[in-house]
Amino acid sequence: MDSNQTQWASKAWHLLSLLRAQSPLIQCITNFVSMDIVANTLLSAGASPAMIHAVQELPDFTPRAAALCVNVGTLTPSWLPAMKAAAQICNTLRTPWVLDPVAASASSFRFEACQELLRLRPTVVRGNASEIIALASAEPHANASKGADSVHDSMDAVEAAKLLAQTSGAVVAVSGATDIVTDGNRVVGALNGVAMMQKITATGCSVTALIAAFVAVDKSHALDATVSALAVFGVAGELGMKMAKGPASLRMHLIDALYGLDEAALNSHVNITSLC
Ligand SMILES: Nc1ncnc2c1ncn2[C@@H]1O[C@H](COP(=O)(O)OP(=O)(O)O)[C@@H](O)[C@H]1O
Ligand SMILES: Cc1ncsc1CCOP(=O)(O)O
Ligand SMILES: [Mg+2]
Repeated sequence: MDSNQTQWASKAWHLLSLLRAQSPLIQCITNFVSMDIVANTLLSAGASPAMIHAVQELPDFTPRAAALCVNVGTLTPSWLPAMKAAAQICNTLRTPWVLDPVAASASSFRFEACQELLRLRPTVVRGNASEIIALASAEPHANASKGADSVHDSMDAVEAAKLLAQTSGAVVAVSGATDIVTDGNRVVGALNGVAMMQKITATGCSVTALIAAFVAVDKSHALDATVSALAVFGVAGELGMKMAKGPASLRMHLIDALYGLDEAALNSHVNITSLC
């Protein structure tokens, strides 16, 4: 293993250990499809999830969270004010918050909502390639995605991700066969994971929430925390796949593998490379 890989594996292990020790409270304003698997992903990694989205609760609750995850997957007009208010509280308190722009180009309403959220300066944006390409453009394109699923490879979105990072100020992550993470300058690729993860709904939502948990324990290094979270989730997918028979059992084994992940497994599986 080259020394760079050793350093990334050791960073990922350090952050996962911190997460397990600190068990940060992660507020999730997420879609109905994802609530269960997102909460279980966070719990198995060692974080403490809470799916709280009533606008009336935010002044009391959001200041207690170590990070916020906002996911527009089942967006309705009544949810958007809570997403924006929670993001604003986080900004005031310098609490990191992460945006998942599910199906960003599905409609003008959703695209505009994502743009409004982007203007509230998320710490990290994580989407699939089609979502990041859509967000980096000036307007939604009807053929830019197939709902929540990507029609592009992650490598097709490198330039869009860099542009989005530069214009939004966020670290931008594009998931796929190679997970790409950029701050607009550095570009890092995480090659962990298995293709079957795409066949489980809300694995993308889950890794976005895991990114929020990693950023919560390393606020000043959002890019490194994001790369580490993606690699850790991908390694859990690889280990889970050894026991899985299909998507349903992979869902279970991935969560078990994430819970049981140790330093030796990360040292031998983490596959991260600098792309520029
Ligand atoms: N072809 C692939 N090979 C390996 N891992 C993948 C592949 N496609 C997606 N993943 C992994 O699956 C998870 C969800 O990513 P993705 O399917 O791109 O998100 P979304 O569900 O938002 O479309 C990520 O952890 C990603 O690394
Ligand atoms: C299928 C679906 N429809 C609205 S939200 C959602 C879940 C999307 O999850 P992910 O982006 O992680 O695949
Ligand atoms: Mg998604």
